[in-house]
Amino acid sequence: MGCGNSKSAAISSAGGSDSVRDNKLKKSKIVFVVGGPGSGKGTQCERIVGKYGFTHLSTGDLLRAEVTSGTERGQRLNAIMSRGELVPMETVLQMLKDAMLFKVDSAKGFLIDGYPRELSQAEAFEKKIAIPKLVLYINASSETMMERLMNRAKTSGRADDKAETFKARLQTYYEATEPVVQRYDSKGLVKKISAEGTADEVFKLVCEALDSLK
Ligand SMILES: Nc1ncnc2c1ncn2[C@H]1C[C@H](O)[C@@H](COP(=O)(O)OP(=O)(O)OP(=O)(O)O)O1
Ligand SMILES: Nc1ncnc2c1ncn2[C@H]1C[C@H](O)[C@@H](COP(=O)(O)O)O1
Ligand SMILES: [Mg+2]
Repeated sequence: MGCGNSKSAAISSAGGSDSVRDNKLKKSKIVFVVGGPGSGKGTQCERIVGKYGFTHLSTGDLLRAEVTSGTERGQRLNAIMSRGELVPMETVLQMLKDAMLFKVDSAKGFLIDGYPRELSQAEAFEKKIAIPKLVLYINASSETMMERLMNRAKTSGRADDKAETFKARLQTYYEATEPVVQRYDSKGLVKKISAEGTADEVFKLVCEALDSLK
């Protein structure tokens, strides 16, 4: 119930008690967008927002905003991300929940990009927020991901877009995140999208998957 900082005050003042807002979140349409580094999650999310009007929340973007704000916590997060490792779940889940609560009144649905990245994150999200309606699995080969990351690194300015980190990020993805896909596949929630084609080709497949969502 804490309103001890300006962010939680802003969330609470947006309407309704904490439990009412938690209930709204529970009922919202949530799509997880999962895939390896550089597979094209952000690219597809941007297009989905344009066509379907969902609210896009990227945990990587939320974390980078914290880094940019220059806090001590941001500096610690930056060091972890620059090594290609995952940041502690408690930090990322709280940031994500705050961002979802902030938008819950206006969101037609949520596209959660980059979360969950490990099984414990999936379990915690389901317990504390909601069960997702769909998991979009953006699937590209490691060669394709590497090539896209190397291209993006020329202009992105991201601290983790450097050759030394790519391998670690891919390894983290295969070890920690692929089990998440298996978990949701066994529940019939996964739509696997081949991300090898052009962004337009991939988007067509994404639309087919989203149109099946009622
Ligand atoms: N289908 C595609 N064909 C060619 N290039 C693509 C395609 N989709 C995305 N890209 C480009 C855009 C970027 O420069 C780069 C990575 O895409 P991006 O959407 O940023 O990946 P991502 O969000 O999955 O990566 P990360 O997990 O590192 O944030 O590849
Ligand atoms: N869900 C997450 N859990 C832990 N760490 C995360 C999460 N989302 C992002 N991060 C960290 C680790 C990633 O390598 C960087 C960049 O994320 P990206 O989705 O590639 O922009 O942030
Ligand atoms: Mg991204």
